Amino acid sequence: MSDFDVVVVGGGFAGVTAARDLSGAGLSVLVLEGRDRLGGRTYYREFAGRDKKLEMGGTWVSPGYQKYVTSELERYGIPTFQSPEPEQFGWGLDKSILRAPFPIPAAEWVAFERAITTINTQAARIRFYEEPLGQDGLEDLDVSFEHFVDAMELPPTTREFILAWPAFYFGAYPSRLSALHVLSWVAGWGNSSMAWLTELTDKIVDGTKNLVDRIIGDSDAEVRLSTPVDSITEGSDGVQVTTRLGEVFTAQAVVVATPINTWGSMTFSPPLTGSHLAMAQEKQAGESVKIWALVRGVDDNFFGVGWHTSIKWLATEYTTEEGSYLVGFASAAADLDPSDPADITRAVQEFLPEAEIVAVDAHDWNADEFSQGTWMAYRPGQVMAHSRALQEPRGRILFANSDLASGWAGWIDGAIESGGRAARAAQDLVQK
Ligand SMILES: Cc1cc2nc3c(=O)[nH]c(=O)nc-3n(C[C@H](O)[C@H](O)[C@H](O)COP(=O)(O)OP(=O)(O)OC[C@H]3O[C@@H](n4cnc5c(N)ncnc54)[C@H](O)[C@@H]3O)c2cc1C
Repeated sequence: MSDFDVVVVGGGFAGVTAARDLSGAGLSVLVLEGRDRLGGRTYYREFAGRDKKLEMGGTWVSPGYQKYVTSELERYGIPTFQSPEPEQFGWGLDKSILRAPFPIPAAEWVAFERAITTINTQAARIRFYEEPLGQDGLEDLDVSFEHFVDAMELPPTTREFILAWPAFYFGAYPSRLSALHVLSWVAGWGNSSMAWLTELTDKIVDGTKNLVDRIIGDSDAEVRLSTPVDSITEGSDGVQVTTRLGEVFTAQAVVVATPINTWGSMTFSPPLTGSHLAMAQEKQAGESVKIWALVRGVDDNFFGVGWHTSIKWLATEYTTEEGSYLVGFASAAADLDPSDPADITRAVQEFLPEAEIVAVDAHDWNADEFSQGTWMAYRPGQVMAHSRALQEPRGRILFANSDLASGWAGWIDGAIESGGRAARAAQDLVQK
């Protein structure tokens, strides 16, 4: 007799979705979460020393295009609100900052159009949401995005413009990033590169925590916080989950809802094999650095994108009496130290030399043992080699997280997709 029908390891969006669905199917569920809070790579909290609540992790959703998160928001009647419209621009291309709405010089417009058309046409080959991304016939796209872009032989500003977007959207440099994964997000936005630039403006009212709380509150699952799992051992009639403090729980099935980059920190017995082992070792490439800065002297809503800059995207998110809250993303831990206010000040002032930095804040996801990186960024070759097999169960162990979603891999939407899939598989296993 097991303690629970299913143990869910990890209480991010994938874990809480799986727990809710399993509990709703009448199964007994225990969620073991390493941190002292649910939500994982989403983290809605007050900016240091202020009462302004901000998202330190996952934030934006795209209701018209992301069906899983949209359906959860509708289910719980949670509205979204918009990021502000940009009023002034800064483009860190060609080794300078251009303060103009559109950075591509007229001499490059035809090349720019060709690049956008090529990206959209290649993205249209992807059967988005229908099955894992490693689909037959897409092998030629699982090369580095930089290689894919360079094959188009673009003029310099267009090239940097195209490279800069995935650099911040994925938190990885395009040389370390699969073009197929990049193109999948274009596919998700209806094969429109330009939608990629304009359609991501919705934020969840009262934060991502609002939705996490509603999902888990809608279940009878037992939740234990501050309970990191150390090992998962599969036997012939069940699974044993041992916490770092030595507590042991037995279950008919386990949903491992932890990030791929942390799999190597748990002991699996029998050990992980195949794609699960390969990804645990190679890891995914996402190492974004997200920062917040409270600034004065930037009165109109700013929007900046750069290729040579430390921060690849910088934007005004909120305006208060004390100043504006700017959010920024860098592509690599080496480019920006989120724990160093002077480094954040330097990076913000690359775009906005006139900005007076009042205070800064960030969560260091790369140093956090429960994430060890940011959101999914498949390396070149990883999609075709692993994306299908990652979704496969291994005996009584099901894997769920945004990293291995079929559609929006790397997004809250992908986490919800994946949690639902794992719950259905775990239910089948337990009820066999
Ligand atoms: C800075 C940043 C910005 C982002 N921006 C966006 C955005 O704008 N829009 C968007 O849709 N997505 C965004 N994302 C991505 C999105 O947040 C994630 O894809 C999604 O939240 C992942 O959910 P998950 O459940 O798959 O994994 P996680 O949220 O990582 O959940 C996994 C859980 O497992 C726990 N865990 C790990 N190891 C153990 C262990 N040994 N024992 C027990 N528990 C453990 C973790 O603490 C965590 O709670 C962003 C992410 C980051 C970091």
